[in-house]
Amino acid sequence: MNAIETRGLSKAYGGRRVVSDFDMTVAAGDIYGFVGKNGAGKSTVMKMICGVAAPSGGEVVLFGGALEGSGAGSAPSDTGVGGPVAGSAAIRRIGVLIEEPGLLPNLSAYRNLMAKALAWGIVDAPARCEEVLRLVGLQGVGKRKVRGFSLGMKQRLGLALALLGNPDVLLLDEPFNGLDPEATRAMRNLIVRLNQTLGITVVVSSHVLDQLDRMATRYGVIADGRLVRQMSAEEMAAECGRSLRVRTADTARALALLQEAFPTVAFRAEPDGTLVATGAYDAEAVARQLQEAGQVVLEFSQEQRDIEDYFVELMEGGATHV
Ligand SMILES: Nc1ncnc2c1ncn2[C@@H]1O[C@H](COP(=O)(O)OP(=O)(O)OP(=O)(O)O)[C@@H](O)[C@H]1O
Repeated sequence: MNAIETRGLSKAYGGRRVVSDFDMTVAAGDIYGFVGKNGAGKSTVMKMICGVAAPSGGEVVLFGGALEGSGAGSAPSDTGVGGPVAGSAAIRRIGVLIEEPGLLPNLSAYRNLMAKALAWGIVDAPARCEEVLRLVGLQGVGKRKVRGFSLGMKQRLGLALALLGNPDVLLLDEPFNGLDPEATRAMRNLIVRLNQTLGITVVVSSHVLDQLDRMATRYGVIADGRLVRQMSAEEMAAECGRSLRVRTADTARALALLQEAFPTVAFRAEPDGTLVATGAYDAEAVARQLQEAGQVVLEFSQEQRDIEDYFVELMEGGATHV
């Protein structure tokens, strides 16, 4: 089942469109890396998904049920966990860390959590607060006032707040912002653990692409409010993960030979006669094939394409091929 679908979602502020025809699909269990330049519209999309901002058009479908007030789609009734869930029932299944988590600096971490838990009417609030502190690794500092917390600790407390309602989905907007490498790694490990042990679906926007690369199972790329590309981690790896460069004495012959031997692999010839293979190729098999055909190999190397270059190209290219 899809945890989140947006259908033709759009948003305008004062007549200016900032999100247009946005069709995003997040499957249950995904860690969805949401990538885009500053001002591309990531936060706005996330705010519409969690109901903080009202769409100007289109709809948000959570767990198969349309979100109330998010377009013309009919709202099926709440059939419980696993079934379609509409409106406010679906919203309650989403935990959000967007912008500042609104922490009260003079209260302890535990008191901050309790204030929210009581306001939201969470059952057995003290136990739940202890549990989420444990989940984010702050159990030892629950009694300390938040004003003495590092940024990394504050972000983890923000995540604990998002987890209070026991959500199925977490929306995390730039959770690594301002964190040093160690805190970044701790936050990344925490997100992966929440996904793998509790099965929480995560949408995470970030400029820190190498962090996304280590955890995302799926990607969405947004440019100027439009979804320019959505792909699985495997597709991304195939496109930018690595490429094979081969130069032989007879480019045309080698190209024909390899295209025939490996019909599923994309080979192209560069102007200098180098053949480049991308996607799911087997370098050893390619080398063997050339050798068996008696081709004189002048160069044979593999390259790793930089993930940042790849995403920058997508964000700037703007070609829509979802
Ligand atoms: N409340 C608002 N009123 C008017 N314009 C807004 C409002 N919120 C966002 N915008 C505009 O909408 C566009 C998208 O903003 P948004 O914050 O969604 O981008 P973003 O991709 O999250 O950027 P960043 O990475 O900088 O957080 C921007 O041009 C922004 O100025």
